Amino acid sequence: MTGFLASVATLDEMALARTAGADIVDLKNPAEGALGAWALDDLRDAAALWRGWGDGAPSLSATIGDRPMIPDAVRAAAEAVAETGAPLVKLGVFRDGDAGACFEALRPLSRRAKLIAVFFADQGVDPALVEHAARAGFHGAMIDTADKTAGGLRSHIHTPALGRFVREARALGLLTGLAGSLRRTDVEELAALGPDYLGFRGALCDGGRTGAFSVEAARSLRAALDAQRAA
Ligand SMILES: O=C[C@H](O)COP(=O)(O)O
Repeated sequence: MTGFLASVATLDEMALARTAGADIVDLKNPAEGALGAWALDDLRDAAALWRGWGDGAPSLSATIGDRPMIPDAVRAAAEAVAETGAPLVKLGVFRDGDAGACFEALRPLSRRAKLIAVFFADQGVDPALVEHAARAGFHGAMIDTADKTAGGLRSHIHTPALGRFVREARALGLLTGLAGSLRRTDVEELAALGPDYLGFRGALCDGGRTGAFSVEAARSLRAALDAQRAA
């Protein structure tokens, strides 16, 4: 059963995503890149709101920002986000720098926070790095796109290769996700690959990913995912 990750830019959008039935509410500032980060004070407010939702609430993830792969900087940013109370912390595996060294630097944090390595379809996904993330204690791995102007997930990686990623990451014990300018029309084929969740931002907004969150669009994606579950 494939879940629904909805990226949100404000506390109001967070509540709308919950209303629309998101399984993971993903705190992200789309105006600052693929994994643009919320300010730490705002993350604390969001984590407090989320705790108040209680049992049965969607899960909560937060991004650390688009950062070069410098181990100390990535570790410090991930620790700061984890300390705000967001249970899932997403960090990008960018092509620059040493991703493996970053994973090692994050090993201690992976014991107290659920870290998600976000690989980028338009920068290449190295299976050895997926395996390294699992060995370093990461909770999950997903594929997204870094450059939101250069095509969606499926223009960079064919469906069979996405299926291979899902199977191999799951075999390593990782939670798996797919994203990257996905639309409602992508849901059937991608959900059939069995990822734990599909992630959306642009498709949830009026006027592109930095536009206003549309609860109707989010409900429509929720319905599309539910239809897959029922099939
Ligand atoms: O984590 C998922 C992303 O926020 C997806 O954003 P996008 O649909 O605009 O590519």
